[in-house]
Amino acid sequence: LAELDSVEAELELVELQIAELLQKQAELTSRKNALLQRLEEACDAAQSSSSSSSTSLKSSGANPVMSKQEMQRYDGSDFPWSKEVEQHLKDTFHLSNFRPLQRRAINLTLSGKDLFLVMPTGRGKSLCYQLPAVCSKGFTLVVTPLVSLMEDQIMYLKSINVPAVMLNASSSKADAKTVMAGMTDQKSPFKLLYVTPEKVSKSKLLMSRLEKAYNANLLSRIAVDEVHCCSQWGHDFRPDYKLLGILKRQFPKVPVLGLTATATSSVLKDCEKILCVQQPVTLTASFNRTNLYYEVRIKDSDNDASISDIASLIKNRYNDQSGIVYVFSQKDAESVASKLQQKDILAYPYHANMEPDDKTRVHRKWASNKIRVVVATVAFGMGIDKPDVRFVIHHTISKSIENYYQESGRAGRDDGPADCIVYFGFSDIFRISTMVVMENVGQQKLLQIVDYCQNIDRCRRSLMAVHFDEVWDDKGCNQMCDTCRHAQEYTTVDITQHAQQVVQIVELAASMDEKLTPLKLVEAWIGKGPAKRRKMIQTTTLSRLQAEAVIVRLLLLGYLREDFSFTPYTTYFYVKLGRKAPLLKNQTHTLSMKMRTTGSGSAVVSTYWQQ
Ligand SMILES: Nc1ncnc2c1ncn2[C@H]1C[C@H](O)[C@@H](COP(=O)(O)OP(=O)(O)OP(=O)(O)O)O1
Ligand SMILES: [Mg+2]
Ligand SMILES: [Zn+2]
Repeated sequence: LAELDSVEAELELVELQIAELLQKQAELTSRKNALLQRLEEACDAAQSSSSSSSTSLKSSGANPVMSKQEMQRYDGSDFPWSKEVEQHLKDTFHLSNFRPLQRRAINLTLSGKDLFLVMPTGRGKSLCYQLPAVCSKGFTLVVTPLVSLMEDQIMYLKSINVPAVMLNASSSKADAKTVMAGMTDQKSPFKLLYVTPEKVSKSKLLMSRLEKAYNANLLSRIAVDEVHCCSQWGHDFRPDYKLLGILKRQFPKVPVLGLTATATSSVLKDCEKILCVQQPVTLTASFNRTNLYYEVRIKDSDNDASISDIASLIKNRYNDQSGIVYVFSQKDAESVASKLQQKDILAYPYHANMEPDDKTRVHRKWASNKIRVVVATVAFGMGIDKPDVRFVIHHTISKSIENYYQESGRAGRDDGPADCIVYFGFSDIFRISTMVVMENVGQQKLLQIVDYCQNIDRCRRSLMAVHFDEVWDDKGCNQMCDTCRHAQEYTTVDITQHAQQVVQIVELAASMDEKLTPLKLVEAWIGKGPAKRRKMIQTTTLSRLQAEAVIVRLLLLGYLREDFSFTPYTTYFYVKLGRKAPLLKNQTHTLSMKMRTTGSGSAVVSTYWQQ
C-alpha cells in the first residue's frame, strides 16, 4: 500500500510537469505566431506592387477582402468628397485633425463599402457617420440602443447646427408625422435620423417610409451603433438587434456601418451574419494609447510612503495640472484627500455615498480647473470626459486589467502625454480578493492585474494588450512604460530555495492546524512571528518587500493558493499550498524571477533587489 502511495505521488508529480510543459508550449507557440505575423507584415510592406497579396492581421486592422495597398488609398484626401469633408471637419465640427482611422473609415463609407469600425470608447466613432451624413444627399439612419444616447447626440448636433431627429417609443404623434414626411422630402430637412432597434423591427410605417426614401435615393447610409448588441456572445445582447438584417435585405445598395468598442472577432463574425452584410471591411483601431506612460510603484506595507510620494508628484511633476487619484474605499477617499490637504494640495474626495449635489459640485470644480485633484472611488467614472487630465494615480490596484485600462484611460484624452501610475501593495491584494470573492472569475481577474504589476519580464503595454486580443510588440511602446524604460536595471534571480522555505512554513502551519494569513506568512518567514515558531522554521535574509514579492510570485504561478473563510462580519484570506507545490520536492525543478536591482527615481521602488 505504501508503495502504491509513493507511485501515485510520483505520477502526480509527472502529470504536473507535463501540464507545465504544455503550458510553456502554448506560450511559445503563440509567441511564434505573433512573430510570424510581424514577419508577414514586414514582407507585405516591402512588396510594393502585387495587389493580390492580402493579409488578414487583426492587430493591424487589415482585411481579407482588401489588400494593404488598396486600404492605404483610403487614407488619402484625393476623393471627390475630400474637400467638403475637410471643410465640415473644421467649420461644422470644429476639429482640427482626424484621429487614427477616422479618415479611412469616412472614405470607405463614402465609397459605398460596408464597414465595421472597432474603436475603444471615447475615440470618436460617432464622427465617422455624422460627418459623412452631412456630406451626403438625403439622410443617414442611425440605430442606437438607448434613448439617452440618442438625446445626447441630438443635443450635440443641434448645438453645431446639424439637423437631426429621432423616433422612439416616446415620440409624439405629431413629431413622428413630421419625421416620416421629412424622410422623402428632396430638401432633406434633417441629415440624421436616430431610431431604436424596436422601431425598425416593429413599425411597418417606418419600413414603408424607408422604402420610399430608398427608392428616391434619399437613404444615404445605415449606421448601427453599439453593433455588438446583435450578438449573443457579446456582453450587451439586445433581442431587437437580431432583426436588423432586414435593412440590408430590403436596401441592398445602402452602405452599412457598424460601430463598437468590443473587439472580439467571434462577436464581429456573428454581427456580420445577423446584419446580412457580406464581407464588410473591418477597421480595428488599436486599444493601445501611445500617449500614456504606464508605471507601477511598490507600496511598502511596513511604512506606507505612498501618500508623500503622491504628494510630491502632484507638487512637482504635475504642478498646476489636472488629475485623479483613485482609491479603494470611501474611507480611503476621505483620508487620502485630507492627508493631501495637510500637504497643501487642494484635493477633494468623491465617492458614491456623497450627496448628489456635492458630487456635482466637485465634478464641476474639477472640470473647470478650480480644483486640480479629485481623490475618488470608481464612482467617479461615468460622464468624465475632461480632455486634459495629465495623471491618473491609483493608490490601490484596480480589480481587473479591464477596469484599470478604463480608469487610467481617463488620462490624456486630448492625445497629449499623460501618466498612469499604480501603487502596488501586498496587503491590498487580499483586501480586494475578499471583496471580489463572490464574483465568478473575480480571483482570476485580480491575479491578472497582480501579474501586470509584478511582472517586469515584459512591457506593461503588451501585458495589457492580451486582454484586447491584440499583439502590441514591445518596440511599439517607445519606452512609454517603466519596464521598457528601466530594462537595464533588471536581473534574474533564482528563487527555488526561497520557494522551498515558504512551502515548508505553510506545511508546518497545516500540520499544526494553524491557518496562515498572507501577513502571518511573511512575518513568520522574515522572523517576526512568535518565538516558538521562529525556532521551527528557517527565516529568510530577504527584506520584507522581497519576501512579499516572492510570495506573490508563488501565488501567481500556482505554488500557493488562496483559501477563503467566512464569518458573519468578514471574509478571511488564508494561504494554502497550490497544485504545483509538490514540484518543489523534485531536485531538478528550479524557479526564477526577474527583479529590479537598484532603484532609480522613486524611493518607493528602490528597496527591490540588491545584487
Ligand atoms: N478628430 C477628433 N479630434 C478631437 N476630438 C475628437 C475627434 N473625434 C472625436 N472627438 C471627440 C468628440 C467627443 O467628445 C469624444 C468622443 O467621441 P465619441 O464619438 O462619442 O466616442 P465613441 O463613440 O467612440 O465612444 P463610445 O464607445 O463610448 O460610444 O471625442
Ligand atoms: Mg459611441
Ligand atoms: Zn513598454
